[in-house]
Amino acid sequence: MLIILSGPSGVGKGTVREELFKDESLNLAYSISMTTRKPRPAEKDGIDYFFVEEDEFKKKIDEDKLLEWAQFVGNYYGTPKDYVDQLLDEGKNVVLEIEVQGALQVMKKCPYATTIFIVPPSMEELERRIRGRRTEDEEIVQQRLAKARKEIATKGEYKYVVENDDILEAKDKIAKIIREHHVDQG
Ligand SMILES: Nc1nc2c(ncn2[C@@H]2O[C@H](COP(=O)(O)OP(=O)(O)O)[C@@H](O)[C@H]2O)c(=O)[nH]1
Ligand SMILES: Nc1ncnc2c1ncn2[C@@H]1O[C@H](COP(=O)(O)OP(=O)(O)O)[C@@H](O)[C@H]1O
Repeated sequence: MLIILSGPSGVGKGTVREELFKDESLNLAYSISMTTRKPRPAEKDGIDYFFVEEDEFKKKIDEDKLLEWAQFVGNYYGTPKDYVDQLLDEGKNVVLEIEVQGALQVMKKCPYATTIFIVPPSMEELERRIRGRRTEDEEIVQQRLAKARKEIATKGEYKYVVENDDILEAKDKIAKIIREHHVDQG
């Protein structure tokens, strides 16, 4: 089963996901995306993302190897199709942590997907988190915050909206959604 996790940059998607993956009973697998963004200091190729150059990314688009793809603040991001299919064949609940344009593409192709949008308690808190992470320079932070406002405006497209105020509470809410839709049925 497919689970789409979206939300603005810095809202805590990665942090909440890490908590979710500690719960083995959820039977989750993470779909590793491909991106042209440069790796952050702690990120590893093949774990956080497959980091590629733009020409390689465009080749994947041409070869129809991506389930979805989008441009986000100057970089390309996409979901390799084969890997997702392999994980689904293994019976996993596959988590796509992707932005809104990509999520809309997957919703069309897979209307049964469980779609979750994570919102911050406030825009001020979102700004604190994105700055606190210290991974982007000022210009990019500004662009990501502007993007965040537009993204939050699309939250109605998702089946569930979960606020990430307390990390563990957000994790519990999402785990409950997944359990109700996937684990208990199967
Ligand atoms: N459409 C799409 N978006 C992705 C993919 N992988 C990551 N993203 C999204 O791209 C945006 C930027 O990701 P990133 O640069 O890692 O920043 P972060 O979300 O602040 O950690 C986030 O909204 C991610 O969820 C993908 O394969 N496809
Ligand atoms: N509930 C929370 N309360 C306070 N800080 C949080 C919370 N969730 C995440 N953070 C912090 O916010 C920053 C951005 O989180 P991250 O998981 O990288 O976001 P995303 O993956 O959505 O871009 C990180 O420094 C993280 O530790």
